[in-house]
Amino acid sequence: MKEITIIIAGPRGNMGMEAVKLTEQTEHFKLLAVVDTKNEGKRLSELDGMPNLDIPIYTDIEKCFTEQQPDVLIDLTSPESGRVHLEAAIDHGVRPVIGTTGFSQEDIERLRAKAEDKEIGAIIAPNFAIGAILMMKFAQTAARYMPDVEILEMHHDKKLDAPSGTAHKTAQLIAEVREAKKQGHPQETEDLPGARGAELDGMRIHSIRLPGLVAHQEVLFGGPGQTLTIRHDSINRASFMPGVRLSVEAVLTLNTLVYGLEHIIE
Ligand SMILES: NC(=O)C1=CN([C@@H]2O[C@H](COP(=O)(O)OP(=O)(O)OC[C@H]3O[C@@H](n4cnc5c(N)ncnc54)[C@H](OP(=O)(O)O)[C@@H]3O)[C@@H](O)[C@H]2O)C=CC1
Ligand SMILES: O=C(O)C1=N[C@H](C(=O)O)C[C@H](O)C1
Repeated sequence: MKEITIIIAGPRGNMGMEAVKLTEQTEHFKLLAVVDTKNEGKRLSELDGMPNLDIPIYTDIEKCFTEQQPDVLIDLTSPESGRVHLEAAIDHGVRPVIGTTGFSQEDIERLRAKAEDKEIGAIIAPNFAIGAILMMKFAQTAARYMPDVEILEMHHDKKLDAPSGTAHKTAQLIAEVREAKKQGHPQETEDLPGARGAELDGMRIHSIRLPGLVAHQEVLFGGPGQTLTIRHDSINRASFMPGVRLSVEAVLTLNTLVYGLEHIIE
């Protein structure tokens, strides 16, 4: 297989560390450098817990792309940084694979227009786990028949964004097939603000944050005399890596921005 050269942004994070391991374990992946918030000028091998790789650490993505010409950028940082990194990658002809969540629909449309203008492939994947993609697909199918639905997403308490990118994407996929309807009692009230969760197209999304959790989601459907629960659990971050690998390979074949791996795993 042809070698794919890669830069990872966010290498010290939970996901970034797994992604660094993935590049080490995948024969045709070559990690050229990383982008971190600190450690400018150091080598990756000097950081605790990192593999013995003599590659540079940059804190400035522009400098990184001036000195390095990778095929792909993997971004696992924060929405603010992810936006900047994605745009910089496209400007430099580098194909971005963005796992970072928290992008708005406006961000996605703007970034898609930019990718199309430059005729370059890009992927924003709110969830790389195959089971989570299936959960979203199954939920979209179920919503055709059971339009009353609530989404419950549960994550570790270090998570910055709420609702999760996965919950947001699930609601969007359901909204594509479900006639918009306001759920619950027409006269329901919230005696404590937020008690009914966030609302998207009449659906409710509830976000739980607890130590001990990794990434979990239930999509609950209700109909007369019955309920249906579709649940996915990521019990560790290795669950996301086959999807990261697939995305790095797939992004090379695209000439637009794809939002969601359900468009890649048909
Ligand atoms: N798509 C998917 O399947 C998954 C997506 N995610 C998403 O990935 C993102 C990261 O998650 P996670 O690894 O758990 O988070 P962590 O907080 O563990 O890691 C984020 C890392 O990004 C670094 N960082 C922030 N800004 C920059 C920047 N400008 N340049 C370089 N590095 C930067 C942080 O550095 P510092 O600590 O110094 O700020 C930190 O090391 C989140 O948005 C999360 O929602 C998570 C799991 C799965
Ligand atoms: O922050 C996380 O951990 C995760 N973030 C993604 C999201 O927001 O959906 C994917 C997964 O749920 C883990």
